[in-house]
Amino acid sequence: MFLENNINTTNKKGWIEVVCGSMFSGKTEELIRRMKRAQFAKQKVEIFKPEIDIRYDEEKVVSHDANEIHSTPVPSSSNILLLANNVDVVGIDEAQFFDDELVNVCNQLANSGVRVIVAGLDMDFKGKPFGPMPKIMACAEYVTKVHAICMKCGDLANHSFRFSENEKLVELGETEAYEPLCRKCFYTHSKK
Ligand SMILES: Nc1ncnc2c1ncn2[C@@H]1O[C@H](COP(=O)(O)OP(=O)(O)O)[C@@H](O)[C@H]1O
Ligand SMILES: Cc1cn([C@H]2C[C@H](O)[C@@H](COP(=O)(O)O)O2)c(=O)[nH]c1=O
Ligand SMILES: [Zn+2]
Repeated sequence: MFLENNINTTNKKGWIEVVCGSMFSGKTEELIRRMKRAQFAKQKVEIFKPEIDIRYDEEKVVSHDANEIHSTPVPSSSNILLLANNVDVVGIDEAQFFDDELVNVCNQLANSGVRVIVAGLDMDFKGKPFGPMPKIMACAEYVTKVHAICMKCGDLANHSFRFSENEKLVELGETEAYEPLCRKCFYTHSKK
């Protein structure tokens, strides 16, 4: 379990944390857990998500288990800088959907003393690095990879298998559209 650093309010020092993994691996739950602990510590928090992700709720980040926290949907990563005034902790969910500018946004926030927590898919349905995630992971102080359970064999899953043959990178969906699989099951089923 990730144990957070103390925020030193007199000598503000920021950093970047990443929570990554496949679908259903608990990224959103972990983001919500860290954000709620920061709220208990009376820190000022703001959570952002890309405007396109309105699967469960337009203004909340909601996990597959229905844990939720207030969030602000934004059209692009540059809006985060404009809206994150005077905050101690910034959370960003579904970061894979943002543009590459998100890397600069996270660095600028961290350099100005903000704790930045980024949650997102590290790989797309083809098993390729997804959007700005690899670059943010490279710049982050802390990277936590979480795992789902493989729906075929019960091992740890790191891939998100898409049922449909749609080749578009972005296709929102849940259990009707995707299942988490381990490496072996993912490549076995991808060949079929
Ligand atoms: N195959 C699976 N492996 C693990 N958790 C699963 C699986 N299928 C559904 N879940 C549920 O998904 C929850 C995680 O949801 P969430 O935090 O929204 O994941 P993520 O943001 O990584 O997609 C788990 O606590 C569990 O209840
Ligand atoms: C693999 C993959 C996923 N998506 C979509 C499907 C979901 O709407 C989100 C991921 O949500 P989660 O909180 O991580 O479960 O992303 C996509 O558009 N393209 C993909 O390749
Ligand atoms: Zn498997």
